[in-house]
Amino acid sequence: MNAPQRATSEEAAAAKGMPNASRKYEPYPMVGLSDRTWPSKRIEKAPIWCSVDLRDGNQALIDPMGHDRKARMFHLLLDMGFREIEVGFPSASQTDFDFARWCIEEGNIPGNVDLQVLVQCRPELITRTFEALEGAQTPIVHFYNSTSELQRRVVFEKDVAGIKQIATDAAKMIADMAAKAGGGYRFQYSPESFTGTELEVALEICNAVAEIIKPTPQNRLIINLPSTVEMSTPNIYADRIEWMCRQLDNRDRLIVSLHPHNDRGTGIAATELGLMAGADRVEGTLFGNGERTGNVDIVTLALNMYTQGVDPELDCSDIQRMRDVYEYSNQLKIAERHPYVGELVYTAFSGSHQDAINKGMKAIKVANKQLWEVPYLPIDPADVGRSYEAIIRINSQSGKGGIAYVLQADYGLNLPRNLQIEFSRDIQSITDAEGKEVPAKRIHDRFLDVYVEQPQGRLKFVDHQTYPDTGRKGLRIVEAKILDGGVEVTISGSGTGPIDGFVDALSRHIGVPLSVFDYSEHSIQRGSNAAAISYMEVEHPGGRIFGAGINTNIVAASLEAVVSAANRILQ
Ligand SMILES: CC(=O)SCCNC(=O)CCNC(=O)[C@H](O)C(C)(C)COP(=O)(O)OP(=O)(O)OC[C@H]1O[C@@H](n2cnc3c(N)ncnc32)[C@H](O)[C@@H]1OP(=O)(O)O
Ligand SMILES: CC(C)C(=O)C(=O)O
Ligand SMILES: [Mg+2]
Repeated sequence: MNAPQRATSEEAAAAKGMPNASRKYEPYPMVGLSDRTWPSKRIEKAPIWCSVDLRDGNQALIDPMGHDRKARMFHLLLDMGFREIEVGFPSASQTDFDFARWCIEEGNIPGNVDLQVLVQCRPELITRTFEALEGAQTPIVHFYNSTSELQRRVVFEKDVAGIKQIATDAAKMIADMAAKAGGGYRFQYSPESFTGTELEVALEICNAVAEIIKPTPQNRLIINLPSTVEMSTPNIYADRIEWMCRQLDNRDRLIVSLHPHNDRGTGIAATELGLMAGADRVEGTLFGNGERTGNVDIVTLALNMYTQGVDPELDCSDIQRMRDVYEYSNQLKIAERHPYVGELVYTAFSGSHQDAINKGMKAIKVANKQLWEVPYLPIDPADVGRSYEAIIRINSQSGKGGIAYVLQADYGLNLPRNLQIEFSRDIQSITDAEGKEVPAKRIHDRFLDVYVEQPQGRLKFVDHQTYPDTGRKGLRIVEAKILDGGVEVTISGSGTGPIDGFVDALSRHIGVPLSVFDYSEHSIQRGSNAAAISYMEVEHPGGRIFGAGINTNIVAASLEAVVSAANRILQ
């Protein structure tokens, strides 16, 4: 009775988990390139950028873009400085056809911008594509067919010669149609699924296409080597690019282009290494929209270059607009942690990060140099139009430095160090109790509540006057009006100055000996209504405690600060 039951549970256990990896998947082949040069290179100039948002990005959307969404993206791409923009696949849909016509007829395309369109190596589609391009200035006809071993076998059921024939037939047709149209065309060929294609096969087909197109150094053929599906570590992609760059015929008549996707999450790395390996051009999309996990993110690539001191030749200074257009046109959301643009990427919650950022920012101000060096911030948020305001946000992971930064940056309050320590305990008890972020305004309100306004405070400063203490040389009498529980009382004391005399008067009134341990003040507003804030660290038999006062009169601000400390002692 028991045996069959045990077998069943063993089967169930065996069915759990992922299938055996080595039986299900094969490692990607290495490239025999022992003298590779790319590892010791660096990216020193921007590549030719081509945006494929309106084509590869668009073909991956739940609801492809209509005219308005395409036009808004197109204008952004022009404003950012793209010189090559793939506007669609005009033979695939009327929307794409009409959009290409609109770009040509009404798009006000600057003279240095070339439109690019994609087409499969199929005669009827090529004919339609040329119709879509009539009247365009130096458009790029981008034709492709898959050359991968797997697709040759299971999709096209053709050998290498057959697949090469698809490409060369299309190349002939395109070259003829362009010549008949009077020239002025540029050409791009993609051995689609290059990453699934044996290098020798990709090379043979690309060379055969180039032989037909007959590129010149003035009108170079773009050979686009896509990682249609990202299948390997980025170093292998780079090896393949270096291998192709070395082997392709007439390299000086070619522009070698990368078109990475991001299936393994290493599209950026693959592109960067591919550029080091000799590529001249990159196709990608803003923030990486595109098939499956997306195309490579051009904005991240550009800003990676920028933060290495290389001009990316793309204007990313208004990243919020770029984000808005991305979200409108693609109807997708940007993740909070997305490089350079995510909601949280210029934010630090943890105390030690906040402290270091705060100190880094101060050091930059003091040094008065342009060079950016702030810990934890690889880019100055202002360079992409983001503000410092969001750099530091407060939750239970934050420390005194963050709270001090927020009060300083947003409200101009420079809390002395001991007050930072004292007040951060108060805020920490709130963040711990609520388990949530505390916004800057609430921190400021809490500061005013605890130290300045003190709605529950027993005492309130009203007014004061001083006159010489005739009995004791060098001392002054201070006579002050205060409210105690709402009742006005006059208190008096004597000291070396108004603060000293007031502390004496108040000590007598509340019956607790007080003395000033430390004191600082600064102005918090400019102009005629300038106010000052005074921070008073007061010693009493139980320890030390802070008070603060804000007043247009600096002496009054200090006396208010003493009252504030006294109220906190009485509490
Ligand atoms: C990797 C990429 O991103 S490539 C770009 C892909 N883009 C898109 O798919 C979006 C736009 N495409 C479309 O709207 C359509 O697929 C079209 C208009 C191009 C073609 O539509 P259809 O003729 O209905 O074919 P379908 O979509 O089923 O595509 C498969 C056919 O194309 C053929 N094909 C696929 N790629 C190529 C190519 N590069 N060259 C020639 N033929 C090709 C296939 O062999 C298959 O042919 P079959 O029907 O004879 O078996
Ligand atoms: C059309 C080609 C270049 C493509 O989008 C890809 O291979 O990913
Ligand atoms: Mg693609």
